[in-house]
Amino acid sequence: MSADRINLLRTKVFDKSKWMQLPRDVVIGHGVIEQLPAICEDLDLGDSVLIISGDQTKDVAGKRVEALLSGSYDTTIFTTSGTDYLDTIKKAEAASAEVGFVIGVGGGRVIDTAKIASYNTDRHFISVPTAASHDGIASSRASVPTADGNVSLSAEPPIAVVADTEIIASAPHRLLASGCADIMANCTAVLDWELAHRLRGEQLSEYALTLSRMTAEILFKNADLIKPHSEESAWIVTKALVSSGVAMSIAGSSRPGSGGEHKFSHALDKLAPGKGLHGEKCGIGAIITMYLHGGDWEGIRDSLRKIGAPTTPAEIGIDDETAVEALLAARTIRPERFTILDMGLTQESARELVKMLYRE
Ligand SMILES: NC(=O)C1=CN([C@@H]2O[C@H](COP(=O)(O)OP(=O)(O)OC[C@H]3O[C@@H](n4cnc5c(N)ncnc54)[C@H](OP(=O)(O)O)[C@@H]3O)[C@@H](O)[C@H]2O)C=CC1
Ligand SMILES: O=C(CO)COP(=O)(O)O
Ligand SMILES: [Zn+2]
Repeated sequence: MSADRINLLRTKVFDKSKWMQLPRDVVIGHGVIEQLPAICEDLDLGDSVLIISGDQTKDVAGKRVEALLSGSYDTTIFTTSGTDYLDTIKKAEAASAEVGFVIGVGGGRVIDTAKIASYNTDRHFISVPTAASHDGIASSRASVPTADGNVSLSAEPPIAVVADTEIIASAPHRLLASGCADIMANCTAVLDWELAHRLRGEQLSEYALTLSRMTAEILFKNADLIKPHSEESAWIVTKALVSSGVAMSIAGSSRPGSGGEHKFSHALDKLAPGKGLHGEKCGIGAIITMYLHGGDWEGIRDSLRKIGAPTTPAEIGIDDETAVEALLAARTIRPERFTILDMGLTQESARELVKMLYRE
């Protein structure tokens, strides 16, 4: 049989394809921000760079990045001030179109802004997290609130991640604890994914699912080691965040790291804007969704407590009735993403759950 004929048969039998975009360089450790010039030179991305940073993170690291690169590149700093997130993204996009590449220096919002701006202008993007507060630092997804609810968007995966544990360990501990909660919530996200697979035939990626679950398990095992302002803690959590981001990139969606607990968190973004950090809300949500899955919800609650993350809505200034409303509204956010919260929760049962599981 000719090679052409064999190839034809192969195409007929197996016509699946997948494009996974993963970071090329991941540099984590003490003082690694100083290596940015060498990393940029090695990647050869152009002569001009847009540094996207936040109001606070500009002083924490954004200006340092500019100082490190200004000798070799035309540098511009873009600050993500203001409350209109979508408008900020649009402005960042316009600035990104003027440069060779983009660096995001900050927390989750800054990194997502840089990721979206670079994706829409076809620029490479380097992720420089100043806090280990979310698992978007290495992923190819961005999570954006809109008037119709939160959306998960395809975005530019970082070509490099440069995570300086000295900077990350100096950030307020609340941010690190929130990042831990975001990862611990993977254990319920994957249960929701399996549920959707069994009930709805949703496609599973065994690799993405296993990596996501394993990352959460490692963090549960090491919860005792997570201490405020410790570089070892920053190291453990940052590696977990990268691993969780890679799981999402393998899946090509945020499914491995986002289930009902995330939909609860996104509902709270709308119902109680400005209250609590992303990961904190996901951790609180995971207590309820794990209870509904029949799993070890007390284990999640106790691990969150150990690392200093909140375990009740009250701790982030949210009253019980709003939490009940968020549990019910969760199913209206990305309704195509089936989770345990779609399995017949009522106002009465939501009230009971909130009363029973969120006791101080
Ligand atoms: N793409 C993805 O897959 C994911 C995306 N996300 C998204 O990320 C966002 C949440 O990220 P999160 O980091 O919790 O929140 P923010 O990005 O809103 O950051 C919270 C605050 O922490 C500040 N901050 C960050 N680093 C430091 C530091 N070293 N020292 C002092 N202050 C610091 C920020 O300052 P500044 O004012 O400078 O910004 C900001 O005021 C949400 O928008 C969420 O949707 C979350 C998970 C995954
Ligand atoms: O936060 C995320 C993973 O931790 C991304 O999730 P969403 O797709 O729900 O925004
Ligand atoms: Zn998350």
